[in-house]
Amino acid sequence: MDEYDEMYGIEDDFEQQFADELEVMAEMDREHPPGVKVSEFRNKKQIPQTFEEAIVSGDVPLGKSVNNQRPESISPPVCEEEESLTPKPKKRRQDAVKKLQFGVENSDDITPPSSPEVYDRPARDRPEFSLSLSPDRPAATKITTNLLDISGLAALQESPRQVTTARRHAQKRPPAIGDFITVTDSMGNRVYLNKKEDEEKTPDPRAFRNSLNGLGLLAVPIEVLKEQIAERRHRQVVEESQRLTELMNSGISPELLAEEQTDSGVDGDSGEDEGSSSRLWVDQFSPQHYTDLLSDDFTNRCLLKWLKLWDTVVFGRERKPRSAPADVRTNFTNAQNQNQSQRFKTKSQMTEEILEAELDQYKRPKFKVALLSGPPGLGKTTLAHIIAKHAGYNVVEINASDDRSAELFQKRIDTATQMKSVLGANEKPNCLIIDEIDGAPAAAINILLATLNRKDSKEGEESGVNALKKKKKKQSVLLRPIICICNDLYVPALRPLRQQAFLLAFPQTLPSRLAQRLAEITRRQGMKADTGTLMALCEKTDNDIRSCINTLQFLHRRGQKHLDQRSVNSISVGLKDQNKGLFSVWQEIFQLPRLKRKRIGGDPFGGFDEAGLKDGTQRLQHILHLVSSNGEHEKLTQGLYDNFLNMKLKDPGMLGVCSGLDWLCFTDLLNECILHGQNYSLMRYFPFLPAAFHHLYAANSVPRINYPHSHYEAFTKTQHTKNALLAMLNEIPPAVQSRISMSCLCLDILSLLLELISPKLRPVNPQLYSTREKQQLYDLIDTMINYNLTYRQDRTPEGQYTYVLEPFVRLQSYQSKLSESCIMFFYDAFVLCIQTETVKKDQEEKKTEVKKQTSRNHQQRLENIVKQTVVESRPELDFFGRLISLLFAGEDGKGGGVVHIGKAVGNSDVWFRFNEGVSNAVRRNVYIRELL
Ligand SMILES: Nc1ncnc2c1ncn2[C@@H]1O[C@H](COP(=O)(O)OP(=O)(O)OP(=O)(O)O)[C@@H](O)[C@H]1O
Repeated sequence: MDEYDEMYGIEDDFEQQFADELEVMAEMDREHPPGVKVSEFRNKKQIPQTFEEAIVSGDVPLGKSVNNQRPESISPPVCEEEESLTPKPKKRRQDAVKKLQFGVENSDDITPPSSPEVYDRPARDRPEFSLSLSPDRPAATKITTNLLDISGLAALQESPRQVTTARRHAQKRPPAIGDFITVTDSMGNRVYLNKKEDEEKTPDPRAFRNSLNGLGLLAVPIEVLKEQIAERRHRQVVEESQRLTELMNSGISPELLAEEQTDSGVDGDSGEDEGSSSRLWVDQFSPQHYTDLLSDDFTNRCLLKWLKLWDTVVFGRERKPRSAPADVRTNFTNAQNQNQSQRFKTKSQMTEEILEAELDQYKRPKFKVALLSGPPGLGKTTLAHIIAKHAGYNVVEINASDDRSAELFQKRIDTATQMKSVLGANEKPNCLIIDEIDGAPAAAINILLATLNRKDSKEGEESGVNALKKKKKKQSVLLRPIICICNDLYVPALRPLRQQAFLLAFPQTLPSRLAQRLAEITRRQGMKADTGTLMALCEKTDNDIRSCINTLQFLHRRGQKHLDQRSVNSISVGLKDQNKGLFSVWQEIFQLPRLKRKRIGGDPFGGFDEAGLKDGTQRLQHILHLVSSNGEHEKLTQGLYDNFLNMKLKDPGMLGVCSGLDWLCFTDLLNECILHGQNYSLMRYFPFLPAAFHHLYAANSVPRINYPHSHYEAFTKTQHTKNALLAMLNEIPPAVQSRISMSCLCLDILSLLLELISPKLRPVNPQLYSTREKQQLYDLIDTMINYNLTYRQDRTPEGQYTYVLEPFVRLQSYQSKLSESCIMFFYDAFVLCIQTETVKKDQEEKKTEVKKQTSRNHQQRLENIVKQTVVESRPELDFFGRLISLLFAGEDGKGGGVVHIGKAVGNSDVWFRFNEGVSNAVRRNVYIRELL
């Protein structure tokens, strides 16, 4: 039992347990008496090493490694005893010492290093570690290396003092208390090292190990950090792609887009700051909540109310029974008042009424689609998005201008209205927003209407539609709200949709609200701009939010941090979206701009003297710009032509009117020149006509503008007349036709033809005509036949029968010349002439000749007329039914000739015609004797 055991009174079987080891150690002690220093002993025992060997020795038993692995570098033994064991040459050992003395000059040794590759390595490449092989020669043996000493020997072999300390710690027996480490050297000596408890100073890294057995040196695990970075990158890419899509949708030119892309560094190289600086402010400051909206509250509320009507069918929430409005609740004293209030409803009242209406059988609102309309850039799309989100929907947006094919449109509508996202946060019912619906083709609108009017398939089953058809049409009734957005509500394709949609016209944004928002944006971006300047910007852009914000960003990027009215007035950006309708353009042409009140802090450079000139030039520029951006020159010119004479002019000399007509002629010639020569570069002069009209006719009063119809009317009339003339020309006998052309007919013949066929005939019975008159009549008939003129009996709306002259009736301008009575007289005369038997034979022959010349059609028509009008000749009977005969005195005075009345027409002085029926209008008793 040694001191240790004595001290602690511990008895153990250590002696027995480690008998072999103790025996060996005793032997060793015998060989080396205790007077020999440990260092000497070590010197003798230790085998000198080369540098490489020293490194290798960290893991492998020294003697073995040297012998087995590096035979060529074996060092000579230091003493004879060792020599027998490990035959290492002495010189080599010196070499090794030299090699280990990095940087230490040894004047004795001039042997160059055998391996320059090893020794000449730069200091930073040299390995560093501390390994004391010989305490006697620390300088020669101290090696600096980076390698970790894992054996634990280094601590023991540092210095004599350290060695002593180490020996204190290294015990030959395992310590009774505390943890220890067993170390066995190459010679088989085993020692036990006390383990010192110093966790407090250097915490055990194992304590930080995480679930993946990694060292938890980071506050946040590396996997989480990686995920965060990946997520951030993904977010950036998504944001960037959204921004680019919006840019492309808003119609920015590809060059600008490319510039933007390079600026914003889409590839992700750029930093976050750079990304945010290149981001469009319209996106950056895009409203996120209902309260951020700039549109008027009534519109916002109406859309929200309409969307809330869908709650019953979409979310299954029952609609609250609404209390009757106050005006309805109060009993009206008389029915008249009620009727009046029904008759005169404001627009907002009507809108409210629609929103109060009952739901349909599927519990959907009456109007299945809301149609938002208004000028661009007022925030319609933004409003729809925010309201839909606010009402708990997942917004699905499609652009009708992009998805123009009908099938694609159908697919998109079905996908959005019938499917539901099953992933993540979007597990909400969809609300479909169709943007730019005014750009959709009619087929797409029809598909939308068919979707709105779909009936439940169950109804089909009930009504006995066959199963095959049902399978084909497996479409269900629409159960999701659809919001459509357009700029122009009056596009023809939208007409059917307008009747089935809840219409919401988007009013202009209030300039004060917009200016307030702009002030907020400028403040946040470090720009200085007073309210007057911002109001001027709003006015310039027609309260277009997008234009205003984009203009501010444009100026900011140009380095303009302080904004004044002058710079706002001078820039020509922000006007891109201005495309006014025809009526507003006409109005601006015929109306002088209102005098603007000078704002506080307004343009100080707009001097009084300059004002008139500047105003005129500005007005001219404004009209030129307005007309150029509108582009509908033809319609615009027609409007000017139709309306300019209605303007209030102080022009007693009519000089302005003449000047205007000159301008119109000039434009007409210009147009002709462009169309004939296809010289479209001349189109640049079109806008000068409206500018000239503005200077000639603009007044302060609001003009009443009518839509121009005269051109269309004139055009259709011309077409009609041309057709009539062509028909007339084709029916004229070829002998005559060969001598007349269309222009000759129009200019020379037709204008005189009515005079020709209006001979001055007395309005008496043709029987009474003189020979000259009769001849005139026959000539008239000839002319009419040759020029294919005829009388057609027409019935007026009042039920009267009239005769119209064909084809003059179609050439309306000529028709008025003929009085109805005259026509009737001619017609009667014409018929009677054909009937009469007293017409001379030669005349009859002539007539038949002429008839032969006429076309068959015409002949047939005439024959029909004659057939209808010829009175059948019947024998005249007296009151008692006896045949009567009248004696007429002959012209020659011979008298006694008996003729039937019917045959006597034309030969007697007296004749009568019996009209059937009775009239009480004029009654007079006439005796037979008076007639005789
Ligand atoms: N209250 C607001 N504050 C800031 N920016 C807004 C606001 N409202 C709209 N904007 C921005 O104005 C831009 C135009 O809005 P939006 O696209 O909704 O207009 P729009 O009337 O639908 O135009 P268009 O008819 O051209 O589609 C958007 O980029 C939007 O971010």
